[in-house]
Amino acid sequence: MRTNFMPIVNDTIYALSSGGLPAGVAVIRVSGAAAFAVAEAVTGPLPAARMATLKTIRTRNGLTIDRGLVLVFPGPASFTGEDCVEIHVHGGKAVVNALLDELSTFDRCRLAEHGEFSRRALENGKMDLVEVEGLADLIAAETEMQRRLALEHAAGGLSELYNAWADRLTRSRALIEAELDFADEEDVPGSVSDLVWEDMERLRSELSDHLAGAQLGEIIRDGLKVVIAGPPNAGKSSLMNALAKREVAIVTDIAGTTRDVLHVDLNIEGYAVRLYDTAGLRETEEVVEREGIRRALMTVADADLVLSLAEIGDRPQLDFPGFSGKVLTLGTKSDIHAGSSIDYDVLVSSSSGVGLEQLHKLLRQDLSDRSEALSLALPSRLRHRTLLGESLAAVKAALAAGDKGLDVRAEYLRRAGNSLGRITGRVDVEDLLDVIFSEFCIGK
Ligand SMILES: Nc1nc2c(ncn2[C@@H]2O[C@H](COP(=O)(O)OP(=O)(O)OP(=O)(O)O)[C@@H](O)[C@H]2O)c(=O)[nH]1
Ligand SMILES: [K+]
Ligand SMILES: [Mg+2]
Repeated sequence: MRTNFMPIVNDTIYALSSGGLPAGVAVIRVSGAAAFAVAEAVTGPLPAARMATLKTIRTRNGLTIDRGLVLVFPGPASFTGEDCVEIHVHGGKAVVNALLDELSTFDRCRLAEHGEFSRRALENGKMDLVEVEGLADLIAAETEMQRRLALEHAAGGLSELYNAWADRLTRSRALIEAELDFADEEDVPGSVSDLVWEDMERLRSELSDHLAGAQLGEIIRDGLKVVIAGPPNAGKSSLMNALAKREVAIVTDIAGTTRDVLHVDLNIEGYAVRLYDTAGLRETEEVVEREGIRRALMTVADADLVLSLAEIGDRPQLDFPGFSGKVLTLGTKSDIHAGSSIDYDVLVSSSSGVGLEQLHKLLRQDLSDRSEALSLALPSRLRHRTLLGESLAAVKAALAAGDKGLDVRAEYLRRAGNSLGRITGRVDVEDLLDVIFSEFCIGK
């Protein structure tokens, strides 16, 4: 794959690929045409491929930097597809800096850019775009479900599906084109075309089922957006603090305390949940508070789930402008109120903690309702969803264009395949690469 990255692709790159320092061990990765020569200059004769070997690591002036393991991966059987070397040294800042400094003195050898190792892996055909994204997600994963989804993508589960669909589209087009070529002849079996359209009808429904999982994929990857809303002093900020188990938001008895939208990330049985606290909703002329309320309503409109709070005895708001999802009603401050005639989904007290466990259960229930038939071959990014939507639209157009001639219908199928190819990077994606790789850390 050619990209605007080509001019410097011949450089040998290096970076600290392990985490923050100090640490027990630091892994420095070197990749590129000169990787072996550079490594040999600092470690002496290189060990056999993939055999960890203890070496003294020196500057070219003969000063010892450290002793550590050296591992050699000849391309193409390496992460990047190029010759790669890993040098494992003690994870001290001065040790690592000394080695990186030494590496920087070699000709055409430089520190890697963000995600440059992965970008080379992509360019050398070691991974496709979905796998690269999966790898970025795997590194960022904080919850068990994020990890499982990312691993599915990184391991090629999703790519396999998209490639199989793209191949079906290509085969169908080939059959249609063959039929076009022989259209003048007498005995063309009309049934070939029928078979194609039957299969495309199946593909349409598979694509549409798959696309229906995109919301769940995005929820798993980005977290379920749960927004706490309600009138001033309902106890919204107190609830967020209680669920976060720390004092994130300011709590006072003054109505209108919260103005900005705040959030915390929770891990609910392996699912990421992003919980938002918002300004109390009421009519007001106060400029700052009005802005807070405007932001609160925008956040609600974008929610996956709203927790509508009201102090026990008050009616919780059930409808919010621009929001059509699920609302859970919470009666608050149960420690100072006896029962009430109003029904709430759950009664809570942020001061005593009563009801928080039940709220937890309701959130867990909501997540499992969303993930009923959970296969993790789910699209997880807006980019996937958009391109799948395009592909589906093109298949639908092909199916609906029965009166328009086979060449028009074949063209729709070509577009459908192209959209799938853009997801995996089979088809021109240069414009996407910078965005995707900027998410990576250096050394990956
Ligand atoms: N007794 C009792 N008091 C509570 C509870 N939760 C909140 N409060 C009190 O209610 C008052 C308002 O709480 P906040 O959490 O600031 O309410 P809020 O909904 O965030 O208010 P605004 O940000 O102004 O909209 C504070 O004095 C809290 O101490 C509770 O569970 N029990
Ligand atoms: K308050
Ligand atoms: Mg508040």
